[in-house]
Amino acid sequence: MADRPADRSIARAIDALHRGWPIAIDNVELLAVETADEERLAMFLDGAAPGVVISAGRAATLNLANQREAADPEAPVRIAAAPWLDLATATALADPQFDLATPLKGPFRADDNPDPRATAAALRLARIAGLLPAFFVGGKGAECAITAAAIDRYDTPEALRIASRARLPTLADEGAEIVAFRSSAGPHEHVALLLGTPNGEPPLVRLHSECLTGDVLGSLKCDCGPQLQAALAAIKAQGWGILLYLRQEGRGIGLINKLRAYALQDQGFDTVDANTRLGFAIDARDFGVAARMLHLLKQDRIRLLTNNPAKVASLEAAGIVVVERVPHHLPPNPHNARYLATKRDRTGHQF
Ligand SMILES: Nc1nc2c(ncn2[C@@H]2O[C@H](COP(=O)(O)OP(=O)(O)OP(=O)(O)O)[C@@H](O)[C@H]2O)c(=O)[nH]1
Ligand SMILES: [Zn+2]
Repeated sequence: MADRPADRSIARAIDALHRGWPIAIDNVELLAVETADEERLAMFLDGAAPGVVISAGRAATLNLANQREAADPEAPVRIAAAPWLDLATATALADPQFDLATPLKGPFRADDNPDPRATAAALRLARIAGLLPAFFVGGKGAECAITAAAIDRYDTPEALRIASRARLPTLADEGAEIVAFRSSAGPHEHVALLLGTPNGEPPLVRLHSECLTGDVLGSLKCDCGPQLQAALAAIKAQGWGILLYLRQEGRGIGLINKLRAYALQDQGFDTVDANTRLGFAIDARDFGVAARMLHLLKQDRIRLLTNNPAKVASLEAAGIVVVERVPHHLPPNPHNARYLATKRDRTGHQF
């Protein structure tokens, strides 16, 4: 099987996961818990007892992480096969929204995980597919076979190209230009909006991660909508600059998983703990894509509008010189005050 960026195997595997079909990664057969149904699970197991793989963060939430001597504390955890580990039980293992309402039964035992690389790749693929990171293992009948290496190469920034550019009069700047990007390695159509007129100075740049709820629906739970509008105005006021609109909804876990995180926030968990309880990294974004877009726009020296030092570090690691970090803080409202405080206290944002 070819592992080139344009390889279709990962796209096929994502489609299989969405439709509830088993896949194989490096010959380890897996069925996503979220999209499995009784019939597909029975076919997959064919009489065998199921095991379930979950993330280290999810296992810690369920108090299952301490049962194993893992060399790597981030390694996926495999819950030992048991005949009573059925779809409903696995769903409770996978989905934290039921944690408070239905305390887990068990006893669960964390087995030695014989396939740490393949199962870690499976959890990454679940995030890419926007699914809960949890899989049945120990069955057969995979619909498609892929490699962990191919998952690592999925959506690599190097494959991004400029696909189209056009004049786009906007409220912030009637002379703005929009540039759209496309990649043979992934599905996302990232966009740059160029405002004002280049004047020889490094452009003021904003990396904006997609937030459907904040950008479009006027959500007050986050600061994304006001930050987006304020960034456009600030860039224009500076004379010139670029807004990168990155298709990284929910800090990279996708819209549906972000809404699951919101449901957990309704139960009292903050934005950091909600991601961990779901089994994801606190921030799953990779800003290498933004660096690639700036390279393609021939802007390797910038001023960056952000409160997040991780964005600066990530761009610099990818060869962009950030000559200045420009703070981008907006007044809180009663619905996002805790979210903003969590960013300040737990994720290193500088306000
Ligand atoms: N997983 C998750 N994502 C969220 C939540 N609230 C907002 N987001 C996402 O967070 C991203 C917005 O982050 P940004 O404003 O780009 O970046 P930042 O890391 O806060 O840094 P700044 O540049 O300082 O604003 C968007 O993709 C939102 O969808 C949440 O509670 N959970
Ligand atoms: Zn938002």
